[in-house]
Amino acid sequence: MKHKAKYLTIIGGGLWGLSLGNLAKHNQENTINLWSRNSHETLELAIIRADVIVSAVSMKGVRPTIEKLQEINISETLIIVTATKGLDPETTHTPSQIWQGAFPHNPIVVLSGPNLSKEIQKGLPAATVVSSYNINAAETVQSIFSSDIFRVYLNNDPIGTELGGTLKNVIAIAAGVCDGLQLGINAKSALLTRALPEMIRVGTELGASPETFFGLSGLGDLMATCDSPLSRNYRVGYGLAQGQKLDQILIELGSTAEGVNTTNVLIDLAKKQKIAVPIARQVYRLLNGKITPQEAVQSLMARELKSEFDDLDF
Ligand SMILES: NC(=O)C1=CN([C@@H]2O[C@H](COP(=O)(O)OP(=O)(O)OC[C@H]3O[C@@H](n4cnc5c(N)ncnc54)[C@H](O)[C@@H]3O)[C@@H](O)[C@H]2O)C=CC1
Ligand SMILES: O=C(CO)COP(=O)(O)O
Repeated sequence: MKHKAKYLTIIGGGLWGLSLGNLAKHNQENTINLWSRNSHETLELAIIRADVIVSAVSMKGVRPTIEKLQEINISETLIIVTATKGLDPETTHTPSQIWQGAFPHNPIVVLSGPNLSKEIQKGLPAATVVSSYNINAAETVQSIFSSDIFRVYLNNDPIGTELGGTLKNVIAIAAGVCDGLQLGINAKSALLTRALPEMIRVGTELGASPETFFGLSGLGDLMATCDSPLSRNYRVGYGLAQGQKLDQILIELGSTAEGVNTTNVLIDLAKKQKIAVPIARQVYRLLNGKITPQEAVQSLMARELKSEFDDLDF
């Protein structure tokens, strides 16, 4: 595919914003501008020449960022990429739904995949997914980020793509607990395999295609995040299993572990829409100090016996 030079503004100067900026620089025709809320430049000036903006802020930064952009008269051709993995506590909406609601005429593209930023920063090879209802916009973003170290796939299920990345953070906390308690590979395999239908149940209820969860943004990100101490969500679970307090773990992390907020929002959503989320429920009880890590394991093991594929209707 012929790449046309693009002007890109990345919003968010955290770990992921910086990594995405470096990835886009591999294609030397791109002009990259990085903006964060601490920048001296105004946001208006930072996006004045942009063809594409990438929001790489954490969930709590999504609405404030949108509000800032709404004060600016942005062009309807500006492509908005969202790279946030979270759920909105007020509405339970995904970031792309919030962006689309705020800018109904702009193309919205989700970027999500197994992309631990520390590995990306080292220049190790990785792959990701860009997903949109607007395939031209997704192709533009694909060509911006593709390089010899970053392989970018297209997809047309943005909700499924971002929910894979969002829901696996809850499971990564459980995986950290599993490893922290040294429960073994059998237990870890059982946990992750049973997590996938749980993620698919939530996803399909929210309008995602089940097959998206078997791709890079679902199963791929589940494997990366649940098996690496580089994952902050995994480290939350690991720390809890070591008897550390949640507040202390979060202070020591010093950056965002979205799974904590996502678990709370997910349980709210699951209650309202009557979706069975047994693993997320135990993570919720653990994060909220209602049970110990050992009790969470016992609760999962003591669940009613059932057929393996009872709860999947595809
Ligand atoms: N670090 C990683 O490996 C990856 C992270 N992500 C996702 O990207 C998002 C950002 O993650 P990181 O950069 O790693 O987190 P971080 O903690 O390093 O940075 C958070 C960013 O959000 C911004 N932010 C936070 N609250 C804000 C507010 N109220 N208003 C405006 N901006 C605000 C901060 O200024 C900062 O730029 C998260 O949703 C994360 O799940 C996705 C893929 C990989
Ligand atoms: O989403 C990620 C990897 O794909 C990053 O995981 P953590 O947010 O748990 O560090």
